Amino acid sequence: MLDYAARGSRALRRSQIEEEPIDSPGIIPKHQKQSVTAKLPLLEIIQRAVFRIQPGTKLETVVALIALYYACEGAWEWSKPKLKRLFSSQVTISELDPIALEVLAYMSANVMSKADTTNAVLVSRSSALAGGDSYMRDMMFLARHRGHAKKETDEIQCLPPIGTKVFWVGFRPFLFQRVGGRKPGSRFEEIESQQPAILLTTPGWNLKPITDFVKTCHDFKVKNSAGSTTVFFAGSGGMGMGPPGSWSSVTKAVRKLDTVDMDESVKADLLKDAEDYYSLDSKNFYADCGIPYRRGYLLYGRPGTGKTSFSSALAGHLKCDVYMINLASGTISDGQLFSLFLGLPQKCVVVIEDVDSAGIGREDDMQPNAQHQGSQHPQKQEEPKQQEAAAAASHPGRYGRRSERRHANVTLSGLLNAIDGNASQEGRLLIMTSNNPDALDEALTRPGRIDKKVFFGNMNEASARSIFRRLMGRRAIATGNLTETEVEKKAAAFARNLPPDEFTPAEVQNFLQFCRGDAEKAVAEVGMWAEKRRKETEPKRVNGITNGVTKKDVPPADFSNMDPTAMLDALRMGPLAAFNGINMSSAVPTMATEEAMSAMTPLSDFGEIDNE
Ligand SMILES: Nc1ncnc2c1ncn2[C@@H]1O[C@H](COP(=O)(O)OP(=O)(O)OP(=O)(O)O)[C@@H](O)[C@H]1O
Repeated sequence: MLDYAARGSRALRRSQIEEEPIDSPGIIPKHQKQSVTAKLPLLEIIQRAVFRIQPGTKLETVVALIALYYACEGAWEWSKPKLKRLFSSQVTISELDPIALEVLAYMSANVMSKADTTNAVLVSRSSALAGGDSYMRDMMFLARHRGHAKKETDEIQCLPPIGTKVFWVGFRPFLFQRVGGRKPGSRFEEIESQQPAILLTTPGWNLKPITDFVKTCHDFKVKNSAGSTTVFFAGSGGMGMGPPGSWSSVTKAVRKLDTVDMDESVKADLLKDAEDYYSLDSKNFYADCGIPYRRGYLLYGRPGTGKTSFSSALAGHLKCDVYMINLASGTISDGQLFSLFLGLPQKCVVVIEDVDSAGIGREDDMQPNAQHQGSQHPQKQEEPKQQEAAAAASHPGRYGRRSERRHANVTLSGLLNAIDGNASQEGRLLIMTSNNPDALDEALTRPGRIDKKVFFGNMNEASARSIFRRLMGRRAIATGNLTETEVEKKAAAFARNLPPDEFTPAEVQNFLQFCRGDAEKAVAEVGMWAEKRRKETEPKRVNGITNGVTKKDVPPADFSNMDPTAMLDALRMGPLAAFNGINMSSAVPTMATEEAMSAMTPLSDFGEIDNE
């Protein structure tokens, strides 16, 4: 290739020499003809160009200038990072950190949407959803929410690419870099690749401009996501989830509190308590009294009574994000739980779901990690399992499917340390949900950790009317099928036909969805449905505190012959255990049992506890 070029160049030179007089400008003097330029045509072209500009310039000068250029370039490359370090400030934000989402949302809306953008990641809504990429899903949500994408069909979104981007905020330049991330072409090797992160750099000697920028991003997100909540899930390493110990997120429309049917006075009390907790007065009060600024609620009741729904509606009402942790997955260790809590923002709602089913008991009798760590006493490893099986056989009410003890990686002390250890973040509102509150360790629910215990019960008449209005009435009124008065009448009829305090809101919601907006059908068929549903769940009611069983429903049994010590043991296991298969009304209590009974929490306080 070079050879051809050199030959071509020589031919050109010969023809020029023949045509032009010797002294004309731009012609190389004869003594230089066979020089190095004959071998390096590029050099010759440069030399000719220089001759035209400055006749008489020597080749050595040209070569020296080129060498100087390369030397300077090398020196610049070498000193660039040092100068950058010396004259600029930089922060690194892991993309797994919730702040990253806010920065990316700002970038996507304010920087990438500008006309001069030449490099971006384009993503369609369907690929974002299919890929389980929470960041992309969130961006799509924000775009639609802000009206950038007006229709559901407007599915393309511009996101900052992996790489660098310079942008200005006011008169200050920022360098935005996205590094790391998933290996190209791979969807499943994310964990193996470098952890994705955002680098923000700006000229100056302090971090304030960057922290101000991050705050701007936060405010931007809060302003634009009014009407939406970001739900963070503690990663379990599963598909679409982040690695254990990290948060994955999805932005959802806020669930309104009036869509959660529960006792209105209880709801109002919880709202007032949560609002008071986040007031400035209360913050100062906690600080003045030296009380750790934390608050906790225990929401208990059967599955499908609205504990989780209420928690996220409450977060939306308080205008903060919700962080969900499911310990029962068994993939989160003590250390990971601790770092999850460390990464929480100051104001947020943290929900630990089904805390009783996480297999966390008193450490002396549970030893949840013994099996994982390879205990030196094999016979002891079997003990918890045997105890569990025996307990399950004798106390079906406590150990139903939902309450099944799994082998969590988190220990009780690990959990306590995470939620209120010295290093734990202050300002969060912790909500634990449970289907089986009496299985919880006292240490977990003591005042200071849990400040309110709230029972979520089955549908009563008022909530039946409310759910009917919401799921059937609104649509019927909107389509003109029914008037408001007619809806009220039908809601009352529906509530009359639905047996009170027997079915969960989730069950009733399911029935109403099945009616597909046909209010007549819902009113007419709810009685039959209840009967059928009762039969389906009947087998689970035998001998226990199960679905829909209230104190009066428990079949009579005689325990006059029961050993008082056994009765006390049963009580120690938890108040509900003592009711298994025993009707207190037909009992003839001895002194010991009478004393024990008076110490028991009335069953009505617990309502119906699930044993699905
Ligand atoms: N009180 C309620 N008001 C309105 N909807 C409810 C209520 N309870 C349950 N639902 C509906 O039932 C479904 C399940 O509710 P949710 O997950 O909040 O129940 P949960 O008590 O948290 O159950 P689990 O113990 O299984 O987590 C949701 O679709 C929700 O809309």
